[in-house]
Amino acid sequence: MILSDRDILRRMEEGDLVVDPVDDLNTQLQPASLDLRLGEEFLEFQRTNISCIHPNREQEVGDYVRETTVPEGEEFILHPGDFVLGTTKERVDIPDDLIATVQGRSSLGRLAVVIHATAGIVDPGYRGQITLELSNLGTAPVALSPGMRVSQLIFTELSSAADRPYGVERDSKYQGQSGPQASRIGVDPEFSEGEE
Ligand SMILES: Nc1ccn([C@H]2C[C@H](O)[C@@H](COP(=O)(O)OP(=O)(O)OP(=O)(O)O)O2)c(=O)n1
Repeated sequence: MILSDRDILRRMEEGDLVVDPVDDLNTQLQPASLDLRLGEEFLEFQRTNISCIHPNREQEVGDYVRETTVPEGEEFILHPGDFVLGTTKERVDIPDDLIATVQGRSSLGRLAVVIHATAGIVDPGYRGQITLELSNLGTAPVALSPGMRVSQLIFTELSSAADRPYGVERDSKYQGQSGPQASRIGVDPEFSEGEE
């Protein structure tokens, strides 16, 4: 069942669902979701002379990105065709009996700005900021301002609490992330097996 505004608030007041900081609940809380704001850090993909990303080589993926900080009050210009990683300003702590999905806001979608290219699941047990996959599918550059509401989290109650929540007994490679985190797919067991 998807949590309503009332239930989101109740779970936050009870303290097991954490979204922090929420500076203006009246603005951020929606009928069945909570709006999240854009943080100040971005990872831009470098157009280097590396011709191809090999997901199984972790270091190589890291080599592709450059971190930029844009303080609140300034703008990050997202150019047509660009793909950058951003972060939510808020960090979340998802209890074991909830799953959250990240969605872009319709108002930004109407400007051709997509907030998550593929990944939208925030697992039960996940703690940290959320990495946003920002792209501009339109034809005009769009100015994004850190602090603006760009995405929303929808919380769904599980049929029972997860036995193995994110961060427990598994390779939870994004647990506790702060700021945008580049892909760490190279540490997946199927890639590391057989390595010297
Ligand atoms: N847009 C998103 C989506 C998810 N996450 C965080 C919360 C998730 O709990 C965690 C892992 O997400 P996925 O399970 O989609 O990613 P992977 O399967 O690649 O990672 P893992 O192997 O760690 O499960 O990353 C995030 O920061 N930004």
